[in-house]
Amino acid sequence: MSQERLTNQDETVSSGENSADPTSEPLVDSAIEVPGKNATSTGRTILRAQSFDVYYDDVQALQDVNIEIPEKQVTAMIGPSGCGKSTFLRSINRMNDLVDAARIEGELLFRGKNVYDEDVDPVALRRKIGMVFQHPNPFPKSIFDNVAYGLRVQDMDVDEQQVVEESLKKAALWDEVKDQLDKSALDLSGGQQQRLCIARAIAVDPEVILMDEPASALDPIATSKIEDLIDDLAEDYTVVIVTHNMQQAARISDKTAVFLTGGELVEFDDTEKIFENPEHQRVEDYITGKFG
Ligand SMILES: Nc1ncnc2c1ncn2[C@@H]1O[C@H](COP(=O)(O)OP(=O)(O)OP(=O)(O)O)[C@@H](O)[C@H]1O
Repeated sequence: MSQERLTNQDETVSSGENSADPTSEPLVDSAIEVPGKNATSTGRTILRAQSFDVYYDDVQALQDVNIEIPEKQVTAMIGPSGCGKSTFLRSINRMNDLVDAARIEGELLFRGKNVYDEDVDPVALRRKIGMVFQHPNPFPKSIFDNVAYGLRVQDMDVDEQQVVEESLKKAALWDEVKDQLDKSALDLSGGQQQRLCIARAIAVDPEVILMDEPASALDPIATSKIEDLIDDLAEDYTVVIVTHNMQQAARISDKTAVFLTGGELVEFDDTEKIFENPEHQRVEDYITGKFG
């Protein structure tokens, strides 16, 4: 088993000595070869779903999902409305715990550890697997306090100034806000607010960033900045993104998962393969706009 421990005792997510350097963490998942576009790709699996089902009361939203998501790559989830993309994304860091009706079966492994094991603390898990939502949701606080928020809540022993600056730089926002860190985050544009939310997610040192249609509420220029940013983020993080925009998935992702009606993961492969030569007729029909 992995030495990773997501315990509810101390809200830490690793056994300690190797937490600072994810590449040194032992993996139980077998390596997979990923010839994706990112030079930083490690070829390792970081997230794995095995026979994973989600129900909302009696309605099955995901059925028998099996997938291996590669580390430090961008994986896109596409499919028609209601096919379970967001449900799968929210299952990865247990956001669905907040939905009373939700129930899961099967396993969802993060570095070989089932995130649904009893000893996993969801708060600690969400520090390692952060999330960015469709609509930017900064807190009504200053830019600085937004980015520092997670550090304070988690009582992280770090240099706040340094982490805030680094996070804003990684989120491609530093140059625009460095002289106004005390300004309210609510005064930023929508695109800036979304990059601020990405900086807030980065600040607590995650390994995975989940994004649920992060650009769908933004104009084309702001969308383009987010897309460029996602590409950069994959140098340091694993990104899993739900998008309704197939061109966006094709532009930014290394791997694409196609979910179809009924919560079935029909095909998962290199993005190029999915868009140019999918195995399944149903996927081709969806990609070419014949349905969905
Ligand atoms: N909180 C909930 N309670 C009950 N049913 C839900 C809940 N959230 C989602 N569902 C149902 O689960 C199924 C999958 O929904 P989900 O939002 O995951 O799909 P999606 O592919 O992300 O859709 P969209 O593209 O429209 O956002 C749908 O039938 C939806 O109605």
